[in-house]
This record gives sequence, structure tokens and C-alpha cells, in this order.
Amino acid sequence: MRIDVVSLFPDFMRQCAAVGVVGRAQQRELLQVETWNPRDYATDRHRSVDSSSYGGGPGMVMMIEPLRTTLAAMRAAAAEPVHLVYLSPQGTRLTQGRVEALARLPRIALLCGRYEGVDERLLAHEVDEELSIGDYVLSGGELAAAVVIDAVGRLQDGALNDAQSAEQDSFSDGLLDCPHYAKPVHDALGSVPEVLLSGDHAAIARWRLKQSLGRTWLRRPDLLSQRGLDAPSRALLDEFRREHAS
Ligand SMILES: CN(C)c1ccccc1CNc1ccc(C(N)=O)cn1
Repeated sequence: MRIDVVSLFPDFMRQCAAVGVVGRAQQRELLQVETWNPRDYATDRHRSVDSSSYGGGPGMVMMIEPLRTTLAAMRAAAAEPVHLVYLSPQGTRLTQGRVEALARLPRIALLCGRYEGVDERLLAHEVDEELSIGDYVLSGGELAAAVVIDAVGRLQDGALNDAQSAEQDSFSDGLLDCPHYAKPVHDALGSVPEVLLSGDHAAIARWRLKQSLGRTWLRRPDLLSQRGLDAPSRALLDEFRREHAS
């Protein structure tokens, strides 16, 4: 998969994509992240990319022209159409489901706004999808883009080794993850639950699902109601709730 990033801070974006699982995915050529800097396409003497906002008000707005030229260059370098995502507080809330859909596309581009954002005419003409990573304001779209790159990059086939992909399965079915424990078995902070030391893989899987169900019920009941439960899971959650109440 290829991800093009349009940003005034290309070095920052390249560094975000160079570490960890995503960096390794790039080394394995499972993922390719390229950056495009609108300042390189600004034509005036001052290489302006922003201008004051019509109607007044504080701050500047990113101008149409440098972005249009940048996007044209990016699209010209592509053999196929590019799905352009704009990261903004006004976007649709990003979910794991949407991440999985994006991860299946051959190519996406991420447009990072700075200042007060981008001229609405450019957005209306060029952007396919507007996404928000949460209800808070950042100084630029770059950190939101980094979140998308990581969430999508780690899902590329071969990016995660077997152990990690198991972890991903536990969340991707719409439940919160169960608790995890490493050595030592006994510590001043407490001990590891017996079942995890039993070697009984069925019992361990049952305990983990029960913990995921219980945690989701306690911390994120909204996830539970939208997911729905089959009968065995409902019984397991009831068992957790009885123990939790006592
Ligand atoms: C400068 N701002 C406020 C702005 C305004 C409009 C577009 C982009 C930006 C860049 N900032 C962002 C971007 C994304 C998110 C998010 N929640 O996904 C939060 N902030």
C-alpha cells in the first residue's frame, strides 16, 4: 500500500513512519509513505502557502493554489486514482472499522491542514473524505495523519508477526482488550491470575474473553451495545457481572 502525505512538515511525517512496526513494514516494502510539501509548489517570491481569512478573524488560511499544484503533482505520479483524506476536527470519527477499510485500498493520500485550516473551495473540489481522530483540536493535521498511517500500516499483511496479530484479533472484534501479564509471577504489586499459568488453553481463552467482555461492559458500554453479544458471550458476561457485584 502507498500513502502520500501532503504536509508543511515532511521530515516530521517521514520520522513518524520510519519507526517500529510501520518502519519495518516500509523496509519490507509492504507500505510506502511519500511526502509532498506545498511550500515546494508555492510560486510567489515569499513561497506563501497561507493568506489572511476573508471576513476577518484571527489566523491564516491555507491557500488554494499551492495545494492544487501539489495535489496535481501527486496525482500525476500515481497510476491509479488517489483517495484523498483530509484530517480535521470537522471530520467523521475514525474507527477501527474505517481503518480496516482504508488498509485494503491500494493507495490513499492524507492532507494535513495548518493555521486555521484549508480554503473550503479546495476541500470541496479535491477531498474524498474528511476524518477526525477525536473531539479535540491540534495545531496541525500531521499527528492525526500519523495515527492513520500507524493504524493502517500495521494492518498490512506481514507487518505484524504472529504473536502481535493475535493481539489485534482480540480488539478487532469490537471489544476492549483483556489484561496482560509478564514475569515475575509474584511481585509486590500482586500475582498473575492462576488460569494463565495452567497451560489449559481453552480455559485461558475463556478467561480472556470474559475479561474483555467485562472490561467493555464497565468502561465502554457503548461499544457493547453497538456490537451485540451471542448467547455464550452473554452468559460469560453475566458470570463476570455476578463476580463483579459480589
Ligand atoms: C488547526 N486546526 C484546528 C485545523 C483546522 C481544520 C483542519 C485541520 C486542522 C489541523 N488540526 C487538527 C486536525 C485534525 C484534528 C482531529 N481531531 O482529527 C484536530 N486538529
